[in-house]
Amino acid sequence: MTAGPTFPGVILAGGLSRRMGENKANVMLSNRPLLHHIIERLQPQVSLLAINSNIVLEAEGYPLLADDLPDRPGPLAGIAAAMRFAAGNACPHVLTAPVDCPFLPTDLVSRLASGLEDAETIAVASSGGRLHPVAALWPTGLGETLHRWLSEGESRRVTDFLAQHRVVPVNFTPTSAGALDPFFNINTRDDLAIAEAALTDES
Ligand SMILES: Nc1nc2c(ncn2[C@@H]2O[C@H](COP(=O)(O)OP(=O)(O)OP(=O)(O)O)[C@@H](O)[C@H]2O)c(=O)[nH]1
Ligand SMILES: [Mg+2]
Repeated sequence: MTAGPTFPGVILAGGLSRRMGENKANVMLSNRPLLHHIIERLQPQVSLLAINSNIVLEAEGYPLLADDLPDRPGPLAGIAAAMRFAAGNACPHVLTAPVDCPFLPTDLVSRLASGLEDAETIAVASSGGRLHPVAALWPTGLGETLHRWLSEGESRRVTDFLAQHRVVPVNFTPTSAGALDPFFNINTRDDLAIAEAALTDES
């Protein structure tokens, strides 16, 4: 018998999607909401899956986690919600990934896990020489520290929080020549058109 996935995962969909002009989770890509693409990528890789969102959305039966900090302080609020979820399920690390990355690697979690050196390490995805700080495996034990960091008004930038902790970047590159970066993310209608074209080329 092989062991199943070890880590829970939380899809970060708590932003305002201002550049898109409508909730990115619900935007249609290849005739399906973006959220479905991410669920399909992550579900086989995690032990439990939840969705961080601050508006009621069709969560496909997955637990829906709202920020417990006001004023939409950014992705760190969703990461704090993910840590709370993992703590409630007695899981020592938790994966986060953004809802707007439909081409996430199918081995995202296992490769990030190979970067964990100990219980305090944050394993963060990188590609093309860039860090993707919201695609990461986080120690659940940082939950209170992060909550305090945000409630005391420290920087909202994920990279500023990372700078305070032990971070291991895990490098991913496109799987085939000419393929989009696996962390290509959709912020605008133009990005959506690029993703649509990439899916059309694949099929
Ligand atoms: N929980 C939570 N998540 C957020 C917040 N702001 C952004 N995010 C998430 O962080 C990730 C990266 O954010 P962006 O790509 O800027 O998405 P966004 O903020 O919804 O879009 P814009 O309004 O166009 O910046 C996405 O998965 C967002 O859903 C927030 O205030 N709370
Ligand atoms: Mg934003």
